[in-house]
Amino acid sequence: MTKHALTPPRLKTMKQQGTKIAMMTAYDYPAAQLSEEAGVDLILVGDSLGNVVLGYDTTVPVTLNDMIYHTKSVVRGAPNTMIVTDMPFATYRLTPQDTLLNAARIMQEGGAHAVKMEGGAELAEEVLRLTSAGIPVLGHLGLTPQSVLQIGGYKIQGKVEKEIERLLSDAKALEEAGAFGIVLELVTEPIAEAVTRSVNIPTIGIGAGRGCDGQVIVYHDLIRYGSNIRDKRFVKTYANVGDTIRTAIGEYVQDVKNQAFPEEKHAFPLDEEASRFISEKLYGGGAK
Ligand SMILES: Nc1nc(=O)c2c([nH]1)NC[C@@H]1CN(c3ccc(C(=O)N[C@@H](CCC(=O)O)C(=O)O)cc3)CN21
Ligand SMILES: CC(C)C(=O)C(=O)O
Ligand SMILES: [Mg+2]
Repeated sequence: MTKHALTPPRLKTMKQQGTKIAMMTAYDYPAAQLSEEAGVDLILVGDSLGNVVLGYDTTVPVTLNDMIYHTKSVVRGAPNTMIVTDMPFATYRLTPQDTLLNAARIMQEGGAHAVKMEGGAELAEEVLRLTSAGIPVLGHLGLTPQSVLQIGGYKIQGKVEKEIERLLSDAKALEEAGAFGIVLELVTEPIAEAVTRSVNIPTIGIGAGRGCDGQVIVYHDLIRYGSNIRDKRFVKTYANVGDTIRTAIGEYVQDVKNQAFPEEKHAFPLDEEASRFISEKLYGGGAK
């Protein structure tokens, strides 16, 4: 069995009991370690790693192999936490068989405990196929960044009647297909709350307000890790490690130039006998 206590049924209980779910993205071993130590309920190996770790403009270039590589390091860092990995662009919405094989690689090679897919009712058949094969699936509605080139920007969802009805019916379809939860991204607060009330599985919001059953946030946003982390309304910044790291590296560079580093305490001395040998051999016995 799993070493982590959190399972899809337990997440449903948390919703029923009103215990909020704290999810965090992580993309590597140290971030996973620190997240587990800090008491995160659930880790998401998000394809946002394309933006914050790999430097792409969108999540579109991220591959299945990228996701598996990062998942492996996260699993090693957080052995006692439930880990969900994003299925990246165009590795699902294929035939249900192909989707199943791709999800299986994330589980078997990567070691994830669940996968996440962006989309609603149109994914119901694939979600059903995965869940009936034992692969827990987390849904993702609202803004779906893998479709940003089609949508034309990172726009707030759930503003007009048609979108609202679609969100509610998509959430229902995902629940019926067996999804264990739904991420709601950039959805107006009242609509995210309405979706949350309309299903029995937990919703995990990002930019979806206070009414969701849990929250997820991108690691690099939370701690401002990187030099181009843009201010986003829905992000609360808890630390500024970008500034801390830049300052530290700058001081190191200056210390090397000024010969302030390394100092005697950073160097390894020789015992006296060997010192005599080397000074005679190299310096003709003159130098000490
Ligand atoms: N660093 C990072 N954080 C994220 O939350 C994130 C990623 N990358 N990459 C993948 C997706 C893309 N996401 C995004 C990207 C941009 C906005 C954005 O520009 N939001 C603005 C204005 C939105 C609007 O008014 O239409 C904001 O102020 O929140 C939001 C979500 C969320 N995900
Ligand atoms: C923003 C979250 C929900 C995500 O999909 C990601 O980090 O890739
Ligand atoms: Mg994602």
